[in-house]
Amino acid sequence: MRHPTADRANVVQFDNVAVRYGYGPEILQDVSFSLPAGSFHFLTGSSGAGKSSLLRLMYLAQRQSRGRIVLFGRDIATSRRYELPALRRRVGVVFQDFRLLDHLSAMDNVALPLRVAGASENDIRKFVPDLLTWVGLADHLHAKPPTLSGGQKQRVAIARAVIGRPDLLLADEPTGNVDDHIAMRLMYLFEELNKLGTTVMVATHNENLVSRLPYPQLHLENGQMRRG
Ligand SMILES: Nc1ncnc2c1ncn2[C@@H]1O[C@H](COP(=O)(O)OP(=O)(O)OP(=O)(O)O)[C@@H](O)[C@H]1O
Repeated sequence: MRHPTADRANVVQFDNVAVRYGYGPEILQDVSFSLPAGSFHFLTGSSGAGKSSLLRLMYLAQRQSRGRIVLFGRDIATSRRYELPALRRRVGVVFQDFRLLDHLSAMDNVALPLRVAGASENDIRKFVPDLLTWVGLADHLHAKPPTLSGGQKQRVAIARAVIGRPDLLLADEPTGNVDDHIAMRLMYLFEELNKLGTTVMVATHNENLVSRLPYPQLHLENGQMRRG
């Protein structure tokens, strides 16, 4: 899934980006930052500061109201509509509300990105159980999401986001439902992925994580971004 342009320059670039919902006020204003290829950043800010909105811009679920967003070297606003799904497939997302498919087992949820990418069933049987075991779900491979706890669902969601080794991983409060020990283990997974070249951004309120790991912080406050 690795793409040559992901190894160069910035994977994400925002120039004076603003977001508003409907006719409401701008909840993000003049946000400018870049994520160099292979970087790891935390995104912090109080509840309602706009972290999820910023991530949504990056996985193309939300349009900016002004400013320029360049993703994998492509200006989103001037890209053709048919070009966007290919960009989106290069982004792994851990959603705050998980968004698992309830009728599929943990295994099949995690296998989804591999199936979409055309992986063989052999590879799926080889890699998916290993990853689910690594995140502590060896006993729940065949469980469906409604039978899992919040923390277990979160780990399935994380496994699904990382299994295809995306060029960019965006995680929205990925440790909100697990204890500190599991949180550090999940962060280790993100670090391993980052070492393989994935650019990572983790939005979190967890100050313990932010202070224990040596990554720069982008902080949202009053609709503006500053470096921590
Ligand atoms: N779909 C929407 N329609 C209208 N307003 C929205 C919508 N989504 C978010 N907002 C508003 O935008 C602001 C930022 O919300 P957002 O979810 O991005 O913040 P956040 O920093 O991720 O918060 P949290 O940490 O609580 O998840 C909030 O004031 C929120 O009410």
